[in-house]
This record gives sequence, structure tokens and C-alpha cells, in this order.
Amino acid sequence: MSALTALPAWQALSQHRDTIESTHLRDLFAQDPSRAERYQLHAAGLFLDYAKNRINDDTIALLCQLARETGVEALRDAMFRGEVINNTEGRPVLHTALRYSGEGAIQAQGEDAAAEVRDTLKRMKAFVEAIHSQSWKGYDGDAFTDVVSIGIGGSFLGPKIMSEALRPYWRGDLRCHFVANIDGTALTEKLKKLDPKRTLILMSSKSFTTQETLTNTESARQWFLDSGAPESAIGQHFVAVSANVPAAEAFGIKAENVYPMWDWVGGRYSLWSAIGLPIALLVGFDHFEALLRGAEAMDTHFREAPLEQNMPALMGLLSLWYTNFFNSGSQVILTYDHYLRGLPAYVQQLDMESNGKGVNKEGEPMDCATGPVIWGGEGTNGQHAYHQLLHQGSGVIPADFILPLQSHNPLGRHHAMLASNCLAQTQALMQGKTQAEAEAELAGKGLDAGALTELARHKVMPGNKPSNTLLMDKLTPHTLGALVALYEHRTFVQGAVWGINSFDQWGVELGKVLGNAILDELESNQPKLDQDSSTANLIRMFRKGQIN
Ligand SMILES: O=P(O)(O)OC[C@H]1O[C@H](O)[C@H](O)[C@@H](O)[C@@H]1O
Repeated sequence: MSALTALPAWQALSQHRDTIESTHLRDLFAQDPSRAERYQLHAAGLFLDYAKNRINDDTIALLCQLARETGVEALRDAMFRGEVINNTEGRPVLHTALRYSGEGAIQAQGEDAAAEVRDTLKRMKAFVEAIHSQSWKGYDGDAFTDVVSIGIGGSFLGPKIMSEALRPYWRGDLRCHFVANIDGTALTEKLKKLDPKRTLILMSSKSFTTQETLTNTESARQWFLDSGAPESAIGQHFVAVSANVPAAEAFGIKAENVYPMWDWVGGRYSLWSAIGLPIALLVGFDHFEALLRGAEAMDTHFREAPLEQNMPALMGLLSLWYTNFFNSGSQVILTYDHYLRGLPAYVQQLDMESNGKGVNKEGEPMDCATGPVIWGGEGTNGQHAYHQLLHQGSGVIPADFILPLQSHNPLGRHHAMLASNCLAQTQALMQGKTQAEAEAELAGKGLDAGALTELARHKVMPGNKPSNTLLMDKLTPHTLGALVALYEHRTFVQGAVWGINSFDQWGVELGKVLGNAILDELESNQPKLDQDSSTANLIRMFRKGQIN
């Protein structure tokens, strides 16, 4: 047993689980009409109803005790102070400094992170306004109409998904196209519709070593030059965001066109930095700042609210409750808003890259599960597909339902219908359907008693499936910022309890190097093939371009 699983709170939760297991959520609601009032919370423009979780007051008390015994609050405060909590890379973790609007300093290894952020925001603002006012144009005097944003991982998902989420706020004078994959089809399909004279290329790579981003940017440069643009025009059309300014300059991007990133911001936490430039270009700098303020409001709540009333803490602890005490290997995020359809993929990277770890901070193997599989999609589409497994599958898959109360596109009864589906799903998962209810539904349909009982068995829903419901008045830059920061901190809380480093990603780094050795073999004519027989055979086929 590890120090973690031996903790009094962990042991108490293991026993408490049996109490909870013996009571159906339906009965918990029947026994306590005030349940919804007791298990709800407001923070930073968001409302969380967590009453449909398999909990009672003891569960919350024990989960908060576990957080205290594992030092979650102390680690949170150390993160905000800029201490080196990413121990394997020797770095502070300061994405919260990116949205800090106070005047004070935030020390990050001898530098004032807050001052650097302020300077960079000023530069970003000037750049965005120059593009919008058309004081910065293409080399032939044309205003920019299109931006191609090249980046992958955290340098892609945040800008793309948040831009989509803020579509109602787009200015309308610029389009943005995102290219991440090394698959040449991704870039080719985007570029073939564009006019190089009116296109700005924005490449984002914190490390400036990522194969996909470097190769796509080189190919985009070639496309630009092949169109007849002079080499001297590169400076007007290519901008980079990177923590590695010398490498960006060596690549040919003018120093004044390189916007900084810092070691103390993880890729998956970087959309609030210059990595978010595509968002600012699309929606304007005021809305980008509102996004930062929403995240900052959630930071303040996370920092100040006691654990029992702390939205990210409670969501993180509830997630851990199911992962570690109910063996739920996955969690689903269901957004009932078309603009938020990308959020599950965003949280997937955020959570799985952060908490997909098998050893703790000391490098010792974990003896309990860590990061669950995160997946999901937009409602109501999923209801016609994978919700079947949520309702009648054999495991427990906790769900987060996310619903803005007002639509940006009020259209007849659409929004009420959308909301009714969202609420009905949470209710159906909680209540389920008993054998007696299923039989009652089938009565009068002409079935004999035996057939009726048998068919009813297939229609039984066990219920007792937990969910959170997150509401906001409307999806705005502010509420979006708060929502994303909520998931960041929820991820943090789980990693802190587990005692893992949520801020490195050695498994993903492996992919950055593994491909290179095989690439040499694929492009070579030498029959060297120092590989296992399966890989060698596949390489031979690629060289021939034929499967026979
Ligand atoms: O921004 P870059 O340095 O190009 O990195 C892009 C991505 O690379 C890796 O896959 C990392 O694990 C991600 O966290 C990162 O966002």
C-alpha cells in the first residue's frame, strides 16, 4: 500500500463507498427534497449542480479531508506563487500569470512573469490592431483576409477550439484556418483556397522543434514564394509565437515578429498567451481580454473558496471519487451548445496529457488509477449514438452536461428543445427505469405475460449514473474563460491528490523522436532495415508504394 492509499481519508472513503453503493440516487433524492439546494455552487458566472452525484455529506467531507491530507491547497498556493512545482523539468507552472490583471509582480525563477505578460499583451494588442486597421498589410498593399495558424497539440487545440466557441464574436473581416497535422493533405487543402498576397502565416511552437509545425511552415513558405512573392516579403507575412526566439529567427522570421512564450507555461495551458493570437485576430482584442478576465475570475475563486465550496476542487474530487472508488475508467463531457462542440477534445488533451501518469512525483509506481479517458461530444447528437452505453452499459461513466441558458441563435423552439434534452438525459441517467416501470409501459401492447416480462428486462435502465450539470447565462468570452480555467484547475486538483506531476509529458515527447529513425529508413534506398520483422516489412511496402 502506498502512502497515498494508506491515508486515513483514503481508507475511510474505501469503506464509505459501500454505504453509497447500497443507496440508489433516486432514493437519495426521494429522501431529501433539499438535495439540489445543498449540492450546488456559483462561481465566476458558472453554476454547478452536482446533486446527481453518488454522494452524501460524508462523501464531500471525506473527499475534502483527502484533499487536505494530500496538501492540495498548499500545492495550489505554491503554483500561484510561481514555485517550481513541475519537478521533472524544474519549472514553475504559471498559466495563471497569463490572466493576472493586478499590478504586482509574480516571481518565476528570478524574473517577473507578470511584467513579461503585460509587455507581451501590449505587443499582441498592437499587432492585432495593426492587422485590423490595415496599417499592416500584405506585400502588394492588400489587406489580409486570411490567417493560416500552424501549430499542434497545445499550440493548436486551444486557439482552434476557443475560436470556434467564440464564433458569434468574430469581426467578420478575417478568416482563420488551422493546420496541425504533418499529413500534407491538411496544408494543401487549406492553402489551395487562399490568395498568398492576402494571407498571414502565424506559426506557433513553444519549443520550435516540433516536426509537424516546422515542416508545415516550410511548405507554407515555399507556397508563398512559388506564388511569385519576393523573399523580402516573408517579414510581412510570417509571424511566430515561441519560447525559442533564436530558433525562430534562424528559421527566417524577423525578431520583431516573434511573440514570446515561456518555459513556465505548458503547451496545453497556453491559449491565454500569444498562442491565443488567432482568437484575438478573429474576435478583437477586447473580447480576448474578456476571455482572460473570465479565467482570472475562476482563478480567484479557486484560490480563495474553501474546498467545500470550491468548484474546481469539488469537480476534481468527484472525478477522482469515481476513478478510484468506482473503477470508472472514462468520463464524458457533453456540451449542449454547438459552439462548444470542440470542448471535449480540448479537455481530453488537458486532462489526459496532464494526468496520464503511472508514477508519482518521486518516480514511484502508483498503486491506484490516475487520469481517466476523457471523451464526449455535442448534444443532442450523442443521444442518438453513444448515450446507449451511458444508459445501459455495464460500467459507471460520470458525465458533465454543459448548457448555456440563452442561445446566440434563438430559432423557434430549438433552444427549449435542446435544453429539455439535456435536462432529461441527466434525469434519465440518475433515475433509470425499473422492471415494473418497463412492464407498465408495455402493458396493453398485446404481449403475453412471459414475453412482456422478458422484453421489459431489456428496457430496464439501472440509473444511478452520476452527472454534473454546468450552466451559464450565455456563452461569452468571459464565461468561456471561466469554463476552461475550471477544467484546468479540476485537472490540477486530481493530479495534486495523486501526487503526480501534471505538468510534464514524457510519453508524448517520445513521439517527437521516435518517428525520425523510421523516416530515414522510409526515404532511403538502402536495404538496411535494422528493425523488427513487422516494421521492416511495412517499411519495404512504403518504399515500393505497393502492398504487393
Ligand atoms: O508548441 P510546441 O513546442 O510545438 O509543442 C506542441 C505540442 O508538442 C507536444 O506534443 C507536447 O506534448 C504538447 O504539449 C505540445 O503542445
